[in-house]
Amino acid sequence: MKKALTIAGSDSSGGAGIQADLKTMTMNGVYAMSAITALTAQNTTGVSGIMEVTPEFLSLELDAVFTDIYPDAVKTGMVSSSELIHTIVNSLKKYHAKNIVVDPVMVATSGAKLISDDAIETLKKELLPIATVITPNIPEAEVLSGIKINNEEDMITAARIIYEKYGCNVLCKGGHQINDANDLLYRDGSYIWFKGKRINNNNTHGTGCTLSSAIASFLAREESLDEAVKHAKDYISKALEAQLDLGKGSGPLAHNYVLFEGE
Ligand SMILES: Nc1ncnc2c1ncn2[C@@H]1O[C@H](COP(=O)(O)OP(=O)(O)OP(=O)(O)O)[C@@H](O)[C@H]1O
Ligand SMILES: Cc1ncc(CO)c(N)n1
Repeated sequence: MKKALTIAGSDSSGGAGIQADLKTMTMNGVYAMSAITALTAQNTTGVSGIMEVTPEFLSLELDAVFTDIYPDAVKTGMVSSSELIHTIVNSLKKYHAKNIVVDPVMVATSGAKLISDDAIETLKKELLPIATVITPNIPEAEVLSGIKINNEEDMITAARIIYEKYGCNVLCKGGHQINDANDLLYRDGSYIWFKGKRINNNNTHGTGCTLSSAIASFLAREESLDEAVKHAKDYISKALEAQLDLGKGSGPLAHNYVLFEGE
């Protein structure tokens, strides 16, 4: 069986972060492992606390994983400080990690800030250049490219700027756009659209985490980047279509939608 690792924060409500990643990887046929960067006290209405692990502890977690069950793909999610990003980059280089999917998490669906300003600089300088693909949403792509995104043309321009500046492939997600949920993949100097119908569901807690770990799962299974993105988009669409409705705010996705009968 292929193996995948998520390096991310824990979400006590189970909808985003590590918990979303483990569910997604398991549902998509890979063995899932985790290195936790922080605990969050969080539910569908917001984040009430964050407790980071120390860089030394994160380094031990990564050593433990890489020296025993070597992952075929790695996904990174919430990493809130520069020190933790340094630690991750050092370990990924030391162990020659492959198929690195970086979700540049900045703000939770509920609005909470999940990264410090200096960490955004470290992310740009150190983590993006070693990524196979990065998966910004529109606000994140605006921060990384330095341009305002108002339409699909702007998505292409922003993705190209990021690709040229940091040397990584870019999947710019359209989930925050007004129109259809179309995602743009800028890779190897050209682009391709992954078109999706906007599903009428406000329960989108963890959509970004889910998409990036699904891509990591399919890359671990030796699919090409285009195939992996296509299959990840199919997965997120089905999970949204199941219309699970939990909690008082923006609720989590139905990963086991095959079993879910709408109760
Ligand atoms: N209402 C929707 N209908 C269909 N697809 C959607 C919808 N909302 C989001 N998506 C899809 O979900 C994926 C994640 O996109 P999104 O832009 O929501 O990520 P994100 O903002 O990083 O997520 P998060 O809210 O977890 O931070 C993309 O493939 C996007 O197109
Ligand atoms: C732990 C964690 N990671 C990522 C996100 C982004 O959705 C979140 N809300 N919580």
